[in-house]
Amino acid sequence: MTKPAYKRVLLKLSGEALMGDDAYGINRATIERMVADVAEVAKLGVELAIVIGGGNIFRGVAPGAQGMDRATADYMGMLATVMNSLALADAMRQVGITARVMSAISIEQVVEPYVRPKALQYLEEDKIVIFAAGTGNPFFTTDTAAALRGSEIGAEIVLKATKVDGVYSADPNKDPTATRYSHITFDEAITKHLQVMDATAFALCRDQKLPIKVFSIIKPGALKRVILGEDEGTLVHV
Ligand SMILES: Nc1ncnc2c1ncn2[C@@H]1O[C@H](COP(=O)(O)OP(=O)(O)O)[C@@H](O)[C@H]1O
Ligand SMILES: O=c1ccn([C@@H]2O[C@H](COP(=O)(O)OP(=O)(O)O)[C@@H](O)[C@H]2O)c(=O)[nH]1
Repeated sequence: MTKPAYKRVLLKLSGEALMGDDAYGINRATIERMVADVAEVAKLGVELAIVIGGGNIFRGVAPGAQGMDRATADYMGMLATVMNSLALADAMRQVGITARVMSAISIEQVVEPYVRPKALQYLEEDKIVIFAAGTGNPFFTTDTAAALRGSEIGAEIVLKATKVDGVYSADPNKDPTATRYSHITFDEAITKHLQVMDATAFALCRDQKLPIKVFSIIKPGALKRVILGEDEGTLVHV
């Protein structure tokens, strides 16, 4: 049997990728495909915690939030991640996976609050934990939430599943001459201002010596290859 390279991982799923080819919201086929990928790696016995973004619904810095108080807009963004988390947990339930959503902001009628020992208990019971509402603070991102929760739960690595297949020398969606790194240090990524993740997330992972793997959420089988420790995406390391 193929053995996973990690015992416990923090998977960051792009909120924006949930739209699929739609202009907004949650595309059914896309979420089902993401869940199928997650189900495949959960079967390998790896403990999975997930942070999902909210960019498919609302982003604090989006044009739609122009003129708004930034903190208010960011709280709306965090609520968007709660919606995505509920949708993800429900899509998991439909295929027989047990997931628990824990929110960083208090919204108790909807989801249970984030309590670290409880999250650790769920992981030990092989339940998938979905961390909703980012860090619970405005001016942060769900990438930073992934770095924070990843550190808190003692994950061996943060896996950032996004629309590009790794870290490039420049934004590959804007610069066709950009080249992909197979690995890069945190300091290099920060000093070169590579925008694939925000500097806060990079700095936190660097200080905690928590590596990050950036890989494609679109490419079939990429998550499994990453979990099996195969050559896929870009490793960001100390
Ligand atoms: N140096 C870079 N390497 C790779 N992607 C980059 C880089 N600079 C900017 N990007 C952009 O960052 C995006 C991923 O970040 P983000 O928009 O936060 O996605 P997510 O929705 O996964 O959080 C990519 O789709 C890509 O267009
Ligand atoms: O700790 C956090 C996490 C998220 N957000 C808000 O939630 C939005 C959605 O998250 P993000 O942009 O990280 O999602 P993704 O890029 O994965 O779609 C952000 O733009 C912020 O407005 C926030 O304020 N604090």
